Formats: sequence, structure tokens, C-alpha cells
Amino acid sequence: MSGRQHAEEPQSEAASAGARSREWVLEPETEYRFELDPGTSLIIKLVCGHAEIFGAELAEGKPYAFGSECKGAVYTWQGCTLEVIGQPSTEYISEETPMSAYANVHMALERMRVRALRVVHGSPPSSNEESESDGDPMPPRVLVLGPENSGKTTVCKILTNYAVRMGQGWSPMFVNVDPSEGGWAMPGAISAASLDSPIQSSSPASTLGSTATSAPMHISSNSLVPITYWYGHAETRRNPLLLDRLIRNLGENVAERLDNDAEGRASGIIIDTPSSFAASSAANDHRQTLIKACVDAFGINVILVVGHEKLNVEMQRAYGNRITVVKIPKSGGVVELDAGYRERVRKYQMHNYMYGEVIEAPAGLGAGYLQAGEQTPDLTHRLAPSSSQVAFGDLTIYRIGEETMAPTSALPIGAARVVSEMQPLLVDPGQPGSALYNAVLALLAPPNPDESERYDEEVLDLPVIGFLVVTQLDIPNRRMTILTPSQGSLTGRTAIMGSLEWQE
Ligand SMILES: Nc1ncnc2c1ncn2[C@@H]1O[C@H](COP(=O)(O)OP(=O)(O)OP(=O)(O)O)[C@@H](O)[C@H]1O
Repeated sequence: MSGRQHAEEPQSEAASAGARSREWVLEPETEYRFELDPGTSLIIKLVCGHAEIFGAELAEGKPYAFGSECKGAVYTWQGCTLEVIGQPSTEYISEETPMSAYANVHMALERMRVRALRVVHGSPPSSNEESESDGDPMPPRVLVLGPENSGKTTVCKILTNYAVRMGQGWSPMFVNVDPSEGGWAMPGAISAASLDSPIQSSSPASTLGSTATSAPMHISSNSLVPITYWYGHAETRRNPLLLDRLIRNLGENVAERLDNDAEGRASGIIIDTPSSFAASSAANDHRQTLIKACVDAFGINVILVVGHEKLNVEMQRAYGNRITVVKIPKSGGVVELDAGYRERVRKYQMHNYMYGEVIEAPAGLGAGYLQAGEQTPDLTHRLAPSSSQVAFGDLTIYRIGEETMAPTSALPIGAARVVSEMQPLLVDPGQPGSALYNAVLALLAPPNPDESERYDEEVLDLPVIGFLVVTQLDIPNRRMTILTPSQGSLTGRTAIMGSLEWQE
């Protein structure tokens, strides 16, 4: 154990307000780790020195609030003193971290960015770069793979945050293809956003920070507008064919955005993946196909495997001849998250999408502490969703590729009951068993205005512009009540339902 914990700090503002407050003094290259129980929160302030949370630098004296059962760590390269207010269920300092290995990976990626940008600007490479590079210098396009609880998302955040902190104006594209996490949107979505400021980690419910998708521009931490597609389920095995197609759509959409942005392109792409991509079992044969979908769709040239020897060997064999495959260590700080926790996080995430993220002040500290002027942490914001009634006919709702409700006996003799996994099926809200009550729906961007360009499965390829929840179904009057944070009429729009249910 390194670092010292000071007892209660009677002089501090928090302690005098009655909250539990103490100081931690961290030696260089150590980290303070914490875990929060449900319903508790924590505030961390950098008193002196330098520190970062998953690569995002802390400003001295600013309170950073954490809630929603957050688990995290404050790392310091040079040493620092922290003031911690609140009562985590676990807290300790660790000297063993994989941060040097991650920093080395970052530096290798940085060299790729610099070389790629030189080409954009038409400047000649420096002499040692010439010998290093073979062929056309490519920006880093990194796929991060690893088993459950290996710290994939954390690695992606650290690498992204280090890139945006370089002061080179990089805006790496962060891609999340883990539908159980939902990125900046709702669980069930996959998304991508180009980032030019660090990702804050205040809560697992908005693990990639908040965006303009749910919060009005003026209160979101930056004006992120992610590209989002809706898969509609938390598990990749539910409809791998659909996920494959959506990953390819996302890749195409990202490529189009970067086509007109040479500097953004040089910043590279970092992709966070679901743990099912790493777990080989008969139940998920699809994982090879989905990894390949990512490799093709985003032109991957680096695969990072977090702490998994077998997967590393497998990736070396499959891609080692054309892609750099590197195994990186897993952090001992990564917390094992069980199914119950993941379920609760999905609930927090849905709730935050609608109502915004509100972190209550730790026990003993007045709510005013988090609201007081310049001390307001960026991530405490409230949203007021609107609840409105729409007629059944106003909104066209599909589900993708699930069996029809017709019993086999009702089908013509010899007709197969199987519905293509990719077939959009119209949902009739008036039918009992539509499963629309409390369903989360993704609202799609308008289809192609040119009728001749339309096709049957177009709804599979349209990005998402928002989400809504059906909170009431009035079948006799053919009306439903819809909760959504975005304003605007739903008449004539198209929405897709999946298997995710809203829980109040
Ligand atoms: N060094 C650390 N100290 C404390 N907590 C950490 C540390 N690194 C990661 N965590 C926490 O551990 C949890 C799991 O990490 P993370 O989400 O990065 O893993 P993952 O491999 O992406 O998970 P999944 O199994 O969902 O794919 C997160 O709550 C994260 O904040």
C-alpha cells in the first residue's frame, strides 16, 4: 500500500457542513480506487498535484461528483493529494496499474496519427519515420477486444482521452458496438461520436458522458451528436445478422463523415466491443462474423486484446498478417459486474436519457453544495421529458425479424413459420400481445425523400434521431401515451421496437 489517508479534515468546507471528508495523499504512479453502493454518491476534489480519471485530467479545486453505483479510479503520474467526500463501499490505493503499458500504446497510436496528418498536409516524413513506416501511413483504427469485466471500455476511454489531451486538435471517433451498454444513447443502440474533449466518468449510466441527444445543447458537456443505430436488444446473440448489418451501416456512416474531414480522419477510430466477441462457445458462433464486420466496416489496423492469451493467439492467426495485434494487460482495479448490476445500470441509463442525470450530494452535505455556482459539476443536469398522446395511426411501428403471432395451425399447409431475422414486421398497437406497453422505441431519421430510392428493408438502414417509451395504451380509443425528451410531432414518423422495457 502506498499513499496516506488523513483523518477527517475539520477545516474543509465539506467537513464543516457535516459530511464525511478525508484526504488521500497519492505517490506517483498509483491510483485511488472506489466503489459506490446504490443510493450513495461521492465527491472528489484535487487538492494539489496532477491526477486523471481514466485519462481525463482533474482540474484543481473542482468537485467531481459520482453516483449510480459508479466504480472508478483516480490515477496520478506525478503524485497528488485528493479530498474525498462521501462514503464509498470500497476504497483503497493501488500501486499496481497497467497505465505504463496503456501509455505506450497511446504513444504508438500518436505516432500513427502524426504520420497520417503529415500525408494530409503533404509534408515529408522525418527520417526516422521513413524507416519505421511501411506503405501508406494510416491513422490508428483500433478494435479493443476482451472478455467480460476486462476493462475494455476503460481502455477505450483512456486512449481517447489521451489523444484529445495532446493539444494537437485531435478528435478521435469513439465507436461503441456493445448494445448492452448503449453508449451515449439507450441500451440496445450502437453509436459513434467524434470527440474533442475528454470523456468524464461520473456514472456507469452515462459511461461515455452525456450528449446533445438527450440534453439540450446548453447543458450537455459538449455538443456531441453521435451517429446511432438501433439494434433493440442487450445480447448480441439475439439477432447477430441484424447487428452485423448495423455495424456495417455505422462503419459506412462514419467513413462518410470522415471523408470530408481529413484531420478528423487522421485522429483515428477507437472501437469498444461487447464481451461476447471474446467468449467462444457453441452459443455464440457469430462472434467471428461480428469481429470481421468491425474489421471490414472500420478498416481496422490495430487489434488490442485486453488480458486474454487465447483470444490474442486466435486474433494473431486470423488477422496477424495484415493487422497489428497486441495483447495488453488487464487492470486489477476492474470490478466484476454481475447480471443484477448490469440490469440496474440499464435502468439508470434509460432513466437518465429521459430525465437527465442528477447526482445527489453525499450524506451530510446540503444539496446546495452541488448546485452552488461555479462548483456545479458538468454532469448534474435535469431534463423534463414530455408525455403526449398520439393516435395509433400517427406512428408507424416495426419490430425486426421476430416470429408472427399466428399459430402454426393458422398458416397455409406447408408454409414455414420462420420469419427472416431481417424482416421488418409492422406492429399493430391495437393487437393484444403487441408488447408495446412500456417498450423502448427508437425514432428513425426520415426515409429517402426520393420514392424511387426506397426499398423494403430501408428501416434497417436508417439512423436513430431519438428514443421514446410507450407508457399507456388505450386500445378502445386507439391512442397511446408516449414519453420522450425531444419536442416535435411524431405524426408520420417511423419507430422500431426491440426487447428493451422501460422501468420506472
Ligand atoms: N482501475 C480501476 N479501478 C476501479 N474501477 C475500475 C478500474 N478500471 C475499470 N474500473 C471499473 O470496472 C468496471 C468494468 O470496467 P469496464 O466497463 O471498462 O469493463 P468492460 O470489459 O468494458 O466491461 P464489459 O464486461 O461490460 O464489456 C467499470 O465500472 C469501471 O469503471
